[in-house]
Amino acid sequence: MDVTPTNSFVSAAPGQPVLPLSRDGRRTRLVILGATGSIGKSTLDIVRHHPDRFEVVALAAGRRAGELAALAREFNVRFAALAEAAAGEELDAALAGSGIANGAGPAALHDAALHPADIVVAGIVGAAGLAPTFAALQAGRTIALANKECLVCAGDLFMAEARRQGLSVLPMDSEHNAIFQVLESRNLAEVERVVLTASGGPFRQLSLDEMRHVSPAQALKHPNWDMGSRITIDSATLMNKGLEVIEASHLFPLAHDQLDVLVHPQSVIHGMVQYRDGSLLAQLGSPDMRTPIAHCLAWPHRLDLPVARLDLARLATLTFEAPDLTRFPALGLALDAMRAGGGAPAALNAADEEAVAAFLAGRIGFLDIAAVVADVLDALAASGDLAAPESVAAVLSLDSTARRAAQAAIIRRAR
Ligand SMILES: NC(=O)C1=CN([C@@H]2O[C@H](COP(=O)(O)OP(=O)(O)OC[C@H]3O[C@@H](n4cnc5c(N)ncnc54)[C@H](OP(=O)(O)O)[C@@H]3O)[C@@H](O)[C@H]2O)C=CC1
Ligand SMILES: CC(=O)[C@@H](O)[C@H](O)COP(=O)(O)O
Ligand SMILES: [Mn+2]
Repeated sequence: MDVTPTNSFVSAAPGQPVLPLSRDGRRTRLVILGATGSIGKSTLDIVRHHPDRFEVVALAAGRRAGELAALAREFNVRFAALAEAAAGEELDAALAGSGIANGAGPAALHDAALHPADIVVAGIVGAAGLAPTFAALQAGRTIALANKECLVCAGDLFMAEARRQGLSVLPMDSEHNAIFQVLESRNLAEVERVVLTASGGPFRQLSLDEMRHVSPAQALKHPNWDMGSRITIDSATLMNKGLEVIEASHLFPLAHDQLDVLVHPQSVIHGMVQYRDGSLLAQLGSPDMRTPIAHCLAWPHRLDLPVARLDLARLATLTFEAPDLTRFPALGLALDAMRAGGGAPAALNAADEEAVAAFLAGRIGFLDIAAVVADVLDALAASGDLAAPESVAAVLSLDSTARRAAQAAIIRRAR
């Protein structure tokens, strides 16, 4: 009987667990990319609870110098970087007298990603996270992956590099982490399907007509999770779940029709695995990202964590619905892009990033987000631009092409 796990992040490193304390008694060294964001702050909160086990060696963010400098000082890191070159002076001034080395611009971000460490937490939002995270992987780092765009845009390249190096890609995204927890040391050949749950977002019960007029403020009110603005809007359109199915297709190499989405408004069950004998195994927990993040940081061990415990008697009812692709066309677009493969998922993501920003800026309506993405995929398919990118540079070039097409579509649809 073959009991070898076939998903690469499990099989890549048998006997090489990521220990909370290394064998020589060192603390686990962390680099956190996206330190000032929702994932970054939750990660740092875990370090606050376990300063004896983790050492933060480098932090990186986009442009918020003051916030980054405060975190760099609190955790006494060795290096702090901003992606935005123009914010470099402000960062340097904010760190004056601290002795913390710092820099700004793409090269500094790259240096942060490659700072010697045991785990790199990939918490940058969007395709901007791909280059530094991929560089860290190439440099041999274990990646704790929240940035789903790495796999959506470059999943084949990313997982091939992880396999080539025998490295772990630890899934932090709550649904994938749930499935990872349920799958651990099991054989994917025994799996019938995996299920990603979706909250359904704030507009789960609205008609298409009602959704036409929703505001950014309404869309930013996620029913269960406190997250950055892009992923929160993606949750409202269900694009987030579409991106997550694509992400799952790379983490858990199953057939596309073995990847299911189930709307579960309470966000208590995060992911499930249906085995061939009929058993359905689930991971449950409060909607608090510190649990999946801690699972990745300590894997294959567990950390003490003061997150709210589920009180199932008080909750009493968990409910489930099939997703409605008519009212939430973004999910269908993402599933189509996954099936089409090649450059379609990267173009889908780039178009969605642009459309979400335009919606938040009040330039287009909520329903225009999916419409812009559809416009871009149609245009790039017609121009023959959706061939599979063969390098990260080619992915980023396609990303730029898709963003230009999205801007044209946004202008056509602008209010
Ligand atoms: N939040 C959550 O609970 C979950 C998030 N994820 C995924 O994790 C990732 C991060 O999400 P989230 O934390 O919510 O996002 P946030 O918007 O809260 O934070 C984004 C972080 O990325 C930084 N950043 C933005 N642009 C750049 C750039 N060009 N280069 C470098 N850094 C940049 C920001 O820096 P600055 O502050 O300076 O702008 C900030 O630190 C996303 O891929 C998301 O899908 C997955 C599951 C759950
Ligand atoms: C916390 C997390 O992993 C998010 O991706 C979350 O699942 C988003 O909520 P939705 O289920 O509404 O997309
Ligand atoms: Mn998720």
